Amino acid sequence: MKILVTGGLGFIGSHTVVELQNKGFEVVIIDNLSNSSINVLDGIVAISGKKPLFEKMDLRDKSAVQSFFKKHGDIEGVIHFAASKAVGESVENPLLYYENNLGVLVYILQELTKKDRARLIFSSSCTVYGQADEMPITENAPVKPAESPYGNTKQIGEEIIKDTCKVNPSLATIALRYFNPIGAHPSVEIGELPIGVPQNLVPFITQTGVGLREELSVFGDDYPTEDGTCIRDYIHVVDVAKAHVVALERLLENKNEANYEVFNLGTGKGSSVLEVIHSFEKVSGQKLNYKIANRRPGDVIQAYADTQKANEILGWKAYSSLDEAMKSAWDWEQKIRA
Ligand SMILES: NC(=O)c1ccc[n+]([C@@H]2O[C@H](COP(=O)([O-])OP(=O)(O)OC[C@H]3O[C@@H](n4cnc5c(N)ncnc54)[C@H](O)[C@@H]3O)[C@@H](O)[C@H]2O)c1
Ligand SMILES: O=c1ccn([C@@H]2O[C@H](COP(=O)(O)OP(=O)(O)O[C@H]3O[C@H](CO)[C@H](O)[C@H](O)[C@H]3O)[C@@H](O)[C@H]2O)c(=O)[nH]1
Repeated sequence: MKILVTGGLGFIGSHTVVELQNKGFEVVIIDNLSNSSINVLDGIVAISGKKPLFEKMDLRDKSAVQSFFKKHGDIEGVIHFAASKAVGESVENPLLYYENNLGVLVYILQELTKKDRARLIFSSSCTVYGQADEMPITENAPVKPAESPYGNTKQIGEEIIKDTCKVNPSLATIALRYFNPIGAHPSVEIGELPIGVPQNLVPFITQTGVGLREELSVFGDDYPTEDGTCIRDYIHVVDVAKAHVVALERLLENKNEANYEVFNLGTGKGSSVLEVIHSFEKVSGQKLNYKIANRRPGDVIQAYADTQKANEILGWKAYSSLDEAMKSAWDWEQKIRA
């Protein structure tokens, strides 16, 4: 069964391609390498022993997208990861984000709605909840006004899919709202490859640990949490990847209850920034150089998932602990800097 994975050489996409191939799916990747490297293909082959088909293409090229679907008429499902994801950059260049994250989604949906039967998994984010009023966050929590154009693209992306599904019963979709994916494949053949200075906590920690950055700034220790630092739900990327396979199988087996469904992907456990640092220190056996800095504008105090819906309906749960995820992130960082 042939599955298209857009952004399949990126962080979450590459781990998902491995899980798909392990389950016997035939994978075609589209990626323009704007935030990834062609070498990721070798990592995928090293783990799964299979080379996915790869097309280097910019999905903003509508006619290329049309030709691709014409050529690959036998695609049974699409997992759409390709997007731009830097919150700060989205504030600087909103149109890039609206074009890449929403224009492309429209092109893909236009092709999928031409088919007799089509399935789509969409990468959404817990950012849609903003600062939720209650923890843990269920899928029924209200969507809050977005803090950034990036956040907006995830909300509008969900709306575009929902509206399209209403009038296209042949289209079945699932939006997965990721909390904070971290870590790397335990084989350390693939992992996260941030370009430039990492904006996210875990790659900043591992790059500091390896000596690439001098010091981590902890953005605020005066939040109303136990140790004063923000709380997030850090989930191992392999657990996230496996959820995509399960969600896709649900659609392929027509087990979905509606043609637009939403699931949280998290562990259900919140960890503070200091807890993440301590986990790093434990698994790496070294002290991390960090200082307390000002709060970062736009940060929510806490966000962790209620995972009951994914547990019960998808029959999926996250298995890896924070320490396991941090260990894999650290192993990966050491490998790529060696
Ligand atoms: N990583 C996170 O913390 C996180 C959290 C919530 C949601 N998401 C979403 O999950 C998805 C995947 O995230 P990721 O962390 O793997 O990001 P990533 O940047 O590592 O992967 C995205 C991939 O898409 C490719 N791409 C981007 N624009 C493209 C285009 N126009 N044409 C072809 N390829 C294109 C990039 O080259 C990259 O390989 C994104 O939609 C992101 O917004 C990520
Ligand atoms: O150098 C750093 C980087 C981060 N943090 C803190 O670490 C926590 C996690 O920050 P990340 O940037 O790793 O993750 P966020 O939860 O802020 O953001 C992630 O989740 C968001 C949804 O909430 C969006 O989806 C976004 O794209 C994605 O990166 C936050 O409290 C942040 O203030 C630091 O203290 N120092």
